[in-house]
Order: sequence, then C-alpha cells, then structure tokens
Amino acid sequence: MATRTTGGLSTATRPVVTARNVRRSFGAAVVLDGVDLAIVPGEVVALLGGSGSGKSTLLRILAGLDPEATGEITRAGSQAVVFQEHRLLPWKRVAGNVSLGVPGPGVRQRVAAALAEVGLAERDRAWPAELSGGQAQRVAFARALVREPALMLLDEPFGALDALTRLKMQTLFGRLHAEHGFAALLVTHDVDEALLLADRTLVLDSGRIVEDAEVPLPRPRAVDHPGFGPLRRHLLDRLGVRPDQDGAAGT
Ligand SMILES: Nc1ncnc2c1ncn2[C@@H]1O[C@H](COP(=O)(O)OP(=O)(O)OP(=O)(O)O)[C@@H](O)[C@H]1O
Repeated sequence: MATRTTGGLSTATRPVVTARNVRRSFGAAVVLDGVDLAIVPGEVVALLGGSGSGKSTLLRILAGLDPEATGEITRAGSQAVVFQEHRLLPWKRVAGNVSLGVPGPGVRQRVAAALAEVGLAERDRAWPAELSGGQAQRVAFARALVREPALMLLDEPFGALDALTRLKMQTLFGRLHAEHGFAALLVTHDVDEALLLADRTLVLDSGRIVEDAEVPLPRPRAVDHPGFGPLRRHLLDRLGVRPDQDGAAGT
C-alpha cells in the first residue's frame, strides 16, 4: 500500500483522501477489486453495501489500519475514526478518554468544549461503565472532534443504538458537521440514514463501487420529502432488497 500525505496550503476542492486501485483479498476471497474514491473537504459520503461487501475493510484501509491492502491512498489532512462500538478505555474517565494522545496546549479546554458540544459537559469525571450506549458513543464523537479532523471515518457509528437514540445521534452528527465542516465517510446499512445525512452515496458490490450518486434533496432533510421515497427505493433495489407484495421493503 502506497500512502502519501500532501502538504502545503489546502484548497477548497483538493480531496481530503483519495484512493486509487485499492485491492484487498483474504486468502482466495477478493473483497476489494480495484476501488477508486475521492472525498473533498466538507463532503459527507455514505458507503452502502450488503453484509460482507467490504465496507469496513475499505474504511480501515482509508484509515491506514490495513497494511496488507494494495493501491494508493493520498491524504491531505488529519483523520479520526469512530466505530460501531465506542472503544473507550474502561480505566480512564470520560475526559481522559477524550484527551488521550491529543498534543498541544489547551487540551483541557478543548476536551471541555468537545464534551459540551456532544451534550456531556457534566460527565467529564464519569467512567465509561457509568454511561449509556448513546452517551458512550457521544464521547467517542467528542474524542474524534477534539482532534479537529479534516475527515471523519465512521463505521456504522449508530448501528448498535436503539431507534430513538439513533435519531438523536443523527441530528447531533448533522449539527456537528454544520459547525465544524469536516468531511465524513459514513459506513451504514441504513438507507434512510444515508439519505438523511449524506451529500453522496456509494454502493459497494462484488469488490467495486457500482454506484456513486449525489443526493439531490434539499437540507434540512426529511423522510417525508416527496423525493425521498424514490431515492430510497432505488438504493434498496441496488442493495438487492425488493419490495414485498404489500409494497413494503422486505429485508
Ligand atoms: N481479518 C479478516 N480475515 C479474513 N476475512 C476477513 C477479515 N476481515 C474481513 N474479512 C472478510 O472480508 C469480507 C468483507 O468484510 P467487511 O467487514 O469489510 O464487510 P462489510 O461490508 O463491512 O460487512 P458488514 O456490513 O456485515 O459489517 C467478509 O467476507 C469478511 O468475512
């Protein structure tokens, strides 16, 4: 895997990450078979695909966590990763988890600001075990935010949450994105989530990106917008989910 980090002044349109001809196999199984991808500053890109299609594998490669992959990754800016599980260290308090590995002066203030942004200003002294799943995931977002990343790599960050908490977290994500303007790659199984949050949707199938489409819906997004249903049906169709006889999407 060739990786490059470009320096100098960034322009508004130079991608924060570019992947060229990325390939990854596990034994005889070819999971990624030549993936090309570029994400520009501030852009939210949803990565969809069936189970086992290689979404997490691609995210890990973009994050620099998979030395076995081949191809070329170019990064222009810092990255932060949020996984489905919060991955907080149980022996560190909330603030200690958020500040972990963050260099520079003013870390305490930055941690406090990040926790306030995710609505957990008062929980800085709590232990991870004292948090709900949604709160722990908020801390994971604060930990990412405090690094002021140009790109957030999000691997089903709301996937383990109950439906109500998931909706709240989607709203929080939208607010954080509007305030900070980071780019994001959002791996998700949830077509509605993709259409609510993303500027662009990618569909991964048989090792390749088979669809790369702008989401032509106004913001703020709403599921009851007349354009939402046709886009949802199109994406579900792309993912191999056909409506059942009652017209509802079966899984
Ligand atoms: N470390 C590994 N060793 C062997 N096979 C792996 C490894 N990591 C991933 N795979 C295989 O690669 C394929 C893609 O996995 P990946 O987790 O990227 O898919 P995914 O699209 O994220 O799936 P899901 O939506 O179910 O999370 C799967 O068949 C998986 O079994």
